[in-house]
Amino acid sequence: MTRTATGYALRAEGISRTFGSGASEVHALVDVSLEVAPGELLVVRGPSGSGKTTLLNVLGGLDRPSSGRVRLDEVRELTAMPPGDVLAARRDEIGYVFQSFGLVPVLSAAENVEVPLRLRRTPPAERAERVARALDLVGLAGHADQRPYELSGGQQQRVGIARALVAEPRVLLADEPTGQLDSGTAAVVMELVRDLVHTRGVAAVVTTHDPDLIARADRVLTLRDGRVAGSA
Ligand SMILES: Nc1ncnc2c1ncn2[C@@H]1O[C@H](COP(=O)(O)OP(=O)(O)OP(=O)(O)O)[C@@H](O)[C@H]1O
Repeated sequence: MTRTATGYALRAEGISRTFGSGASEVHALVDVSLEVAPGELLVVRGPSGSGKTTLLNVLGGLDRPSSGRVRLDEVRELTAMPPGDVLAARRDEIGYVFQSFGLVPVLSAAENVEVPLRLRRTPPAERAERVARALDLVGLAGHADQRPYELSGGQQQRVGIARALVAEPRVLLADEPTGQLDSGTAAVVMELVRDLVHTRGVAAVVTTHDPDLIARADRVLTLRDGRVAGSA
């Protein structure tokens, strides 16, 4: 993975997101700025309702901010792109890991991992090779044909991580990826995320309440009531 000339893989500049209006107005994010570099694991922590999910949605182009910008590099501003280009950027440059794994129950582990490659119309032979490599990377080479219900929670999340990384995105976004795992399994999954981020040069933004996960971050950003309350 090459470093961009600008040094960041994703940058948020003064992001605010307001839901509703009048008496029911909610300021979910207020003037949030951050930057994440290739090969860096940024953990966003904060109490429930502090804006973590809203921030990830905005960073990943699933939601548009009320004001502020998200940049992929000096030239490309995600928040200024037409919807078709946002979709393409999400497909080609951003991998997602979900708290509840988000696997398709009727598909095997390999078929789940293959989904982003099908969306990108990767040729079948290359798909098979990349899927095998991604499963190997997360330690599930022997589980390719198993369905999600035949796997433990930790294994399911490792499938989720393989799926997020199989298309070699520049950016990995994960919303409470260990939220449904016991603490031992969470630590294993987190260590895997950290290793992959560092070895593959992916820029990762991960939200969590989990102290174990926070301890493994390169940098921590704390949100409180939608504002950056601190970074370390
Ligand atoms: N679509 C929406 N419409 C109205 N309010 C919303 C919407 N999405 C989020 N909010 C509000 O924005 C605030 C931030 O929510 P968000 O889900 O981003 O917090 P969070 O830190 O991810 O919380 P949790 O840790 O519980 O997932 C909350 O007050 C929430 O109720």
